Amino acid sequence: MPDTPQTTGPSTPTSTRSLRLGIAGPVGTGKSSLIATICRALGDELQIGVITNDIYTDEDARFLRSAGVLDPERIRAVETGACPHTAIRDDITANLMAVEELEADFAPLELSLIESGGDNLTATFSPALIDAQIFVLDVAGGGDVARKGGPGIARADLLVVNKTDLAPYVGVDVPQMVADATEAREGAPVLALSRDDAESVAALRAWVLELLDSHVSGRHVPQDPGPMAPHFHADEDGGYVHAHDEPHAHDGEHAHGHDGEHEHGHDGDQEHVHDGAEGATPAAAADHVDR
Ligand SMILES: Nc1nc2c(ncn2[C@@H]2O[C@H](COP(=O)(O)OP(=O)(O)OP(=O)(O)O)[C@@H](O)[C@H]2O)c(=O)[nH]1
Repeated sequence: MPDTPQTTGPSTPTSTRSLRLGIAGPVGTGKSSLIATICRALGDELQIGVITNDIYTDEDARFLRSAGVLDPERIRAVETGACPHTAIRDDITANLMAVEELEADFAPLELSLIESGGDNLTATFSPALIDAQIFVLDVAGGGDVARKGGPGIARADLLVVNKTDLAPYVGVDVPQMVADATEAREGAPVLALSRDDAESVAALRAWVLELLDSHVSGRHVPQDPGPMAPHFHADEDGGYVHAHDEPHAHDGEHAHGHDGEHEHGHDGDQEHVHDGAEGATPAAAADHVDR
């Protein structure tokens, strides 16, 4: 009986792709602090990198670097120059380039945490940028916020009700807020968190590790919480309401939608397609402001 021939096919390419976890939520709810908490809880056992988004500064990146939770080189800032949702949903180019550079520089990176700038209840990440997302509320925003819904509250992979240590001071019933959130999410996970409460931090750590395990094993399927709800943009004429799932015009130059492929020109005579990660154009987020 002849020996079984050895197969000498092409070697398996080494993937440098990390689990990309987005953190979104209204201004000041504790997104940077939550990232610091994750880095403290997992930084010794996982290769972690962080991308922050601010409109005009690198404030959040500087906060995280000064917190000493990670090698400062592993914390990169994207200055969006525009509404935060623009850079995490509409034109993700700057963030995608930043996370790919981070993954290349620190390969093999296991976990990339991408923090959105503080926005409103309607902002969510594009699934072309991240694999999973956490939406962060805090008790100081009021116990009824969880009932207000929106794509992040309803369909993010995890909803965090943050700063529970402040609940007695702002008159919020945390179990009730968690119950309201769980109902709004039809049973999807809700975590009541305080960075000073070891038990809740352990639950956050376990959630991230379980997600990483299902990502590595190929069981995790990224979900899109859905496009932004119609919202208001102020301008010199008093502002207007628009939706991101309907075509609209910028300065009369072009019209496009935000929930899939679309074509538009940036100088009035060229057309190109945005179709997610591969097809995203280098049109700067700053040039892409909804007015
Ligand atoms: N009491 C308490 N305060 C917290 C907790 N987490 C964050 N904070 C405070 O909440 C404030 C806002 O926290 P950040 O982490 O900067 O919030 P953010 O969502 O990143 O803010 P933006 O990037 O400006 O939207 C800071 O003063 C934090 O110290 C917490 O668990 N308990």
